Amino acid sequence: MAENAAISATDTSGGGAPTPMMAQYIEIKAANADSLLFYRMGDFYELFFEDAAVAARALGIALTKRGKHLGQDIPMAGVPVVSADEYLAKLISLGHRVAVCEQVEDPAEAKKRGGKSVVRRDVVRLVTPGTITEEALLEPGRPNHVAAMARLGGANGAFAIAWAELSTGAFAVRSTEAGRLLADIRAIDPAELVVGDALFHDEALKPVFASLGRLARPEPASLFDGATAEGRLARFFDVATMGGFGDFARAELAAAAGLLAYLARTQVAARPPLGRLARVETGETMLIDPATRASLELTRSVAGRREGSLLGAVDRTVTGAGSRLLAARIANPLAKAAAIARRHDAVSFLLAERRLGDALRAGLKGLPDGERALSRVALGRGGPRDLGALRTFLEGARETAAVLAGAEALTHELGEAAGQLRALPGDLEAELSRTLGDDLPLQKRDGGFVAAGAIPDLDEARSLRDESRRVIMELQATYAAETGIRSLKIKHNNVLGYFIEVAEAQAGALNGTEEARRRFFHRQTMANCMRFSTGELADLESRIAAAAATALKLELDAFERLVVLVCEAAAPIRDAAQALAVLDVSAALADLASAENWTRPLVDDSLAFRIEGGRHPVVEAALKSGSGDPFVPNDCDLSGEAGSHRGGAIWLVTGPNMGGKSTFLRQNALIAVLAQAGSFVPAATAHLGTVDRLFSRVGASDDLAEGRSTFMVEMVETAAILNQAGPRSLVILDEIGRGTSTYDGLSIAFAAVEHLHEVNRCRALFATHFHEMTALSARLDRLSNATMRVKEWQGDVVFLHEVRPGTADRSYGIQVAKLAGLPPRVVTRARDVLRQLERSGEGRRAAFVDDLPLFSAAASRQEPAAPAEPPAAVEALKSLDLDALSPREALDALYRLKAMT
Ligand SMILES: Nc1ncnc2c1ncn2[C@@H]1O[C@H](COP(=O)(O)OP(=O)(O)OP(=O)(O)O)[C@@H](O)[C@H]1O
Repeated sequence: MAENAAISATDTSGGGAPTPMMAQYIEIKAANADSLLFYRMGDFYELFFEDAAVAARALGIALTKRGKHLGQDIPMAGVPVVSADEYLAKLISLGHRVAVCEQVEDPAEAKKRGGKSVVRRDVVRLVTPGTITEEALLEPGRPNHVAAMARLGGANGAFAIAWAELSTGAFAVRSTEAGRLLADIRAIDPAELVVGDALFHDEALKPVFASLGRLARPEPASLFDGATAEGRLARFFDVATMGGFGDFARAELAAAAGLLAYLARTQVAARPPLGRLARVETGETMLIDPATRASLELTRSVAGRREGSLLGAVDRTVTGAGSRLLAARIANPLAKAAAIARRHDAVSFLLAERRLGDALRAGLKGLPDGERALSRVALGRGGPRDLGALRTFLEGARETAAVLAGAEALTHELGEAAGQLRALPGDLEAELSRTLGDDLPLQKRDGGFVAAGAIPDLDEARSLRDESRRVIMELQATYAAETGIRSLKIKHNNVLGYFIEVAEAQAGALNGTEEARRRFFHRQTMANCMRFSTGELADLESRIAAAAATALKLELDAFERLVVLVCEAAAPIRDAAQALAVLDVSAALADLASAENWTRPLVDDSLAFRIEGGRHPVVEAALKSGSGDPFVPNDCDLSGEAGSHRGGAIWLVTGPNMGGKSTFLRQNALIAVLAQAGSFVPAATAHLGTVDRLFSRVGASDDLAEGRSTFMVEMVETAAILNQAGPRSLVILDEIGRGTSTYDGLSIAFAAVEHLHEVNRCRALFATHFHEMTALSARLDRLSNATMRVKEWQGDVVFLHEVRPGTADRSYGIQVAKLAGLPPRVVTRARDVLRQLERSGEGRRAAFVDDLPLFSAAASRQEPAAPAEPPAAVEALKSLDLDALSPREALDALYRLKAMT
């Protein structure tokens, strides 16, 4: 209260020095200029000046004013501490950073320094998109990564990216190159990427940072200092050298140390709880370029949601950690056959042992998020419920280990998971169970979370407190009898503590006589009642307060003891959480495979790509829940010849609009992603040689933010594919060359297919509306034509969605346009134009289009007129022999022609 007064008591006459509190605010704000400052005042976080305006706009809260600074009103907005999480979530999702500034001393301490002293405050944490840990701010099934990028050795130096998940403790690093920076960053999908400021402003990387937008932010280059990086990491992990963790490149150490320094900055006092630094080898995972990732909608639909994405269609996990692991696997499919087979083995095993899989899922369902609770506890942000969550988590882990113990011959992955579960220290679970009660408060300061019987001293303090409360109730009865006031009550509030309350009219019994006044002393007069106390009551009160303080202190001590135990067991808890996630994912994929009739793909080092009866998992699911139409399965074979180095095959797919070309193309890419992510696939059989890079160009949209038109985007993406695809790549190209004139487009498409066949030699699917291209199959021996079957029925087209060898004879674009509801006169007119085009022959098509009268002039007719005869003037002109004419005859001819028009 006194503090609020200090703000409003600012010099209101205008100008003058700020109050001590404003001076403190201004100093802290200056040190955190790029964040909104949440300045703690009592039960509120207050924002001032520009921050207040920004927050009021973003959060829809009231903008008020408080006091003056330099003669101007100080704008202010505030959020209650109890609901701060919600507001934080909103601000973070809008891209803000928030510095949380708390009171770091007791107001009583400040008072001791003198009446005008301000309570000491400090920023205790920077809340940024990548460093949130609160359950309310995180999505259970989505990893929340913070990443850092470093380059060592100047412009042509080596790049590395480190990333961590503060909420789970995952910490990893990989090397990368300028050409694949964006692909690798998108694969990690960070919520925030920090970069040394010099690198951030490097001209050559401008497109990368432009594409990342506000995801990337500069930090002082000193965070990434290569010379001290290894030492800083070793100190953090408390080891002599980082060699024991892996063979790290120098840039990798710099990126990891930079990330650590950034985390230390955002967490201020708390030590970021990170697990061992893992190194991801280039080549371990399939490289998926950013455009492909976005267009295939692997973990997010184009609209940015999980629904409609591949992940949304296949995720049957029952825990948040399982869902995050599945998301990470789909976002980063493996590229090594042996590692992929290990995942398939686990799914096969659980598919064969359905009862085991079901038991695992039943046990995992509803288990709390152990790794996220652990991280909050380790960061000093945990409450009793986090400890309770860990207790339940450890119980679940033990029971899961018991379920697995009954199984024979577990596969490699499942066996490893079982081992990690067995390695959990049993005494921690026992200690948590023994100490914690059942009904846990959110905040430790509320007390009441330690179980009765766990700590004898606590039981004693509690019974003293409870006994005293009972005595107070007895006192109330005694006083009521003594004074004859039946409505006399003993109440409690935070200002007075315990007091006796009687109606004003009856107060005479307590203050009417000298004797009464000696016993009952007056405390407060309210509108209708009076409040009194007695020596006994004050005595009891201090006993209760002392007992309550003792009880709370004992509980807080117990809390800290448990926190220490939990932190000591952080590594095995984290491993166990990963193990449960692996079990969840494997059992979920087995469940999916069985329910949807998916099959185990054979993935090896060949150049095969042979899929029989393949389906598109998202479209199939949509059909099932929508029209109920069955999905038509289709084969695809792009296999390169075994043992030859000639490369993979290309299918050129033609067919009508809406025939299912895009679906077919995408389903084959998705089958490759699923197979290499370790899942079974929606097909009757599938044999794939590992795909090391996946490229897909399907559909395009303007990238106006980067100032590129649709056609430009299409060409940039096509260029990336033709420049980068290799013999192990899988390339999906849908309607290249659509965004420009017919001949330009056709020429580009032609040349692109030739390049894929002759230079890239990759396995590829190429869908096109240019039927002229099908002739290429005669020249390119690994190119085959495929088409989508349709049936014509009473002038309409029926799509069969069946892929068969051969070429489409026409596009059926007009029939599709009719289905789409184009006005009948437009359809009729289009048919007319098409007929003329077809009649006029391929070679003259362009000229003919140019000669056509404008649509607006012709469209006024409902039915098209019959094609006109050539005008007589033209016939006459044709018959003239110009070389045989004299100038005079030429002039006459001109007059004749003029008269004919
Ligand atoms: N194999 C299939 N079985 C059943 N329905 C399918 C199949 N393939 C596609 N469809 C249905 O047809 C619709 C159109 O498919 P798709 O977008 O792949 O056609 P397209 O040939 O690429 O069309 P366009 O050339 O206009 O882009 C899909 O949304 C889906 O509902």
